[in-house]
Amino acid sequence: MFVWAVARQYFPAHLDTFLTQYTTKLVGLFYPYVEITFPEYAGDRLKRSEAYAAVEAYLGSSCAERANRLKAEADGDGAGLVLSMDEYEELADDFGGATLWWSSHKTSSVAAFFSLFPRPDECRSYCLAFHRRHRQLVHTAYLHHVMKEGKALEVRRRRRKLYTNNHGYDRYFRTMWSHVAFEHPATFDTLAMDADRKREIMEDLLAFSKGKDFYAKIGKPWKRGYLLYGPPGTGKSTMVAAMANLLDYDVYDLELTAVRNNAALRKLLVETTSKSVIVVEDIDCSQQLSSRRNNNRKKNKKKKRKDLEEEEYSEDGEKEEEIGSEVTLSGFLNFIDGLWSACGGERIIVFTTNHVERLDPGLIRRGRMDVHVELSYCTFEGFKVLARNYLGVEAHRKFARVRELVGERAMTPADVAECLMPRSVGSGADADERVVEGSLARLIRALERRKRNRNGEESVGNRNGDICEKGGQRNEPECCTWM
Ligand SMILES: Nc1ncnc2c1ncn2[C@@H]1O[C@H](COP(=O)(O)OP(=O)(O)OP(=O)(O)O)[C@@H](O)[C@H]1O
Ligand SMILES: [Mg+2]
Repeated sequence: MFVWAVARQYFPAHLDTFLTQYTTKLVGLFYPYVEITFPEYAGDRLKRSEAYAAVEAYLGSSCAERANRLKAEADGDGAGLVLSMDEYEELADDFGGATLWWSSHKTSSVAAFFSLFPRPDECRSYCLAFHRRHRQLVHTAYLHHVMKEGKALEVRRRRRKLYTNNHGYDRYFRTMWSHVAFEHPATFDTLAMDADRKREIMEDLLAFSKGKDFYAKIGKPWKRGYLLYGPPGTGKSTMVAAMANLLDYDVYDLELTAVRNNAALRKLLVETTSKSVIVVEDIDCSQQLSSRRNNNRKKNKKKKRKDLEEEEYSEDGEKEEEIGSEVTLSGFLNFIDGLWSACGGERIIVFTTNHVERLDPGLIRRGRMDVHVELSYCTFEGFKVLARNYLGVEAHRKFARVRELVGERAMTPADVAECLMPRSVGSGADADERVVEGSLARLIRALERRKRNRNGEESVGNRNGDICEKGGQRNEPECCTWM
């Protein structure tokens, strides 16, 4: 096969086509079997084929007892293993009185052998072979059965993931996202914020997730933008996790500064799966960096183009990192709501920022960022949520004093939460009461101290409930804990 593949390269194109056509016809006369191939990356190769994934899941379920060589992976909750067919393995399946044969294959691009920078360009596929007389059965029933069963298995085994984009550039169009299991425990229940606003956001998210037909009817891609803004420690990242947990979505944490250019950004977008939250944290910082780099680029445009050509084949991302991001604002706007943004559907795009005023108005206009959510300093209502989470109390005689102080002092939920964190683990009702008393007293002390230190600077509570001023005059620095 290899010799044939190499020899074919030296045939003129029209001769190669001619030979292939007639060989296929000749084989067809004597070979009564039909073959259907399911490549992992079909067509444009930008995105993993859904049909391939469904076949993989389907065969995985039936190969455990029959195949000799299997691959194993941890399953959805990590408690068990998922088996799938190993490469070059074969399996027979019976359906409606017919026997059908599946085989798995892996091919390497011939071009890669002759590259100055050889890299394996592997392409996996499954092949289904069956007798001609079963053609009708396969087309009308079997393929539908495989897709349905396979997709159902995929959903059952699904383990939510937290993705991040890699530095570097893959000229073979392989995935530029790497992932770990998404295990953030935040929910809207544990989020300290105004109850009505919280309900509104939850309703909006749930309506979005059920809105496929509605979005199709109004001619809009099925996606929704959220802008979360507010000072550090007010729960923006926590809310992203709560959103993903509410909707059971994956999270893509997009590091814009690691994206090489607009084309790479587009590829990243196409690689994201539906039912996902794509988040760009601290969007104001990303933009600054990209505009700074764009200015540099203008100065050194010629040199950089040469560098880019040389680095394109780099195996590790390090050199590419030096070149920096060339993502432009218009490229990024295209990412959010250009033609490409509609691929895949059912996606929430979230930007978080501490400085909403620094953002380009075009970036956050309604329609792009549909919902703007301000997360701010802790209110009494927010405090009650945190007291319930951290101390398990709904009411306490010290709450009255907290109510007096908390509204007028700018303390973030992160600071309040830090004060409420129980310092000792005891047992029995007395110990519990002591922990609650201690934590509330610490919070009250911190709030009162904040009154005396009103110089408008942001503050962080330490383990003793005291306040450390960030970047300004600090009290009792030896007891500060920065985490
Ligand atoms: N509104 C909130 N409700 C519950 N916990 C919160 C809230 N805000 C902050 N916290 C607590 O403070 C910690 C820091 O919050 P988070 O990382 O979400 O803040 P942030 O707004 O994203 O900050 P930054 O702007 O620095 O990224 C969280 O781990 C969480 O425990
Ligand atoms: Mg954050």
